[in-house]
Amino acid sequence: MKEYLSNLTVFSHPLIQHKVSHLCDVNTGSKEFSELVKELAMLMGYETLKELKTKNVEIQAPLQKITTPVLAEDFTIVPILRAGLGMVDGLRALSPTAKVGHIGLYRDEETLQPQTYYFKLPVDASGGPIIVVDPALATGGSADAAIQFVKDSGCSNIKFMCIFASEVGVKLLYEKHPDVKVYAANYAPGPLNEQGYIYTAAGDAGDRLCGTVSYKPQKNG
Ligand SMILES: O=P(O)(O)OC[C@H]1O[C@H](OP(=O)(O)OP(=O)(O)O)[C@H](O)[C@@H]1O
Ligand SMILES: O=c1cc[nH]c(=O)[nH]1
Ligand SMILES: [Mg+2]
Repeated sequence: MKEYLSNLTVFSHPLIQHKVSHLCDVNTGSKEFSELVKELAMLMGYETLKELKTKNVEIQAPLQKITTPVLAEDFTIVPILRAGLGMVDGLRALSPTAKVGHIGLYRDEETLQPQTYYFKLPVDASGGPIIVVDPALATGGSADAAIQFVKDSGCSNIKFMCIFASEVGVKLLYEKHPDVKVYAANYAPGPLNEQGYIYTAAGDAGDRLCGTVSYKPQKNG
């Protein structure tokens, strides 16, 4: 196995695969696209967060007192704008006390380099895991820059969760951030297209979420 794949978890659950297929369909409109992204974030988040620490507390149950686990730490969700915003509510549904930071980045269409326009983390973000989220990991430039911002602000327990992960992006993140585990719903081996898009994925996730572009159905694939 290629070493850089050792940091990657791809969720093979049929519900996740089904929703990914609908995301990829050019006929899926903006509202449904955004619902699918939210649902996928929740389903993936459940597994991604399985190492959250718990502590035992005593509570009064109807029949007797019991000692039972509750969360000992919360997590911080850090979406990469714009598209990552679509994943926030799905994760917040898992823990209403999760905090949210923001990283404003867009990929320059010519150079494919990330351009930063905003960065804000909650002051106490370093207390629990940070999940940086974005539907697409293509060249990996945006995720690399976002993770570096989070590290530079003093956080170390970082995970990256995306829906579509390319081989190029997974390799880059492994080289730049070997400590960061990557969780994805779909993995695309091989190169990107000339514009840096994942051939088999959903096109520009941010545009499809925001309804800022329309994809015409292709007649012959
Ligand atoms: O791995 P990379 O090659 O950096 O590409 C992935 C980035 O591109 C997309 O965002 P985009 O720049 O289109 O911004 P948007 O979310 O505002 O549309 C996507 O949501 C990622 O942030
Ligand atoms: O495949 C890609 C590449 C960049 N941005 C996306 O949303 N998808
Ligand atoms: Mg975009």
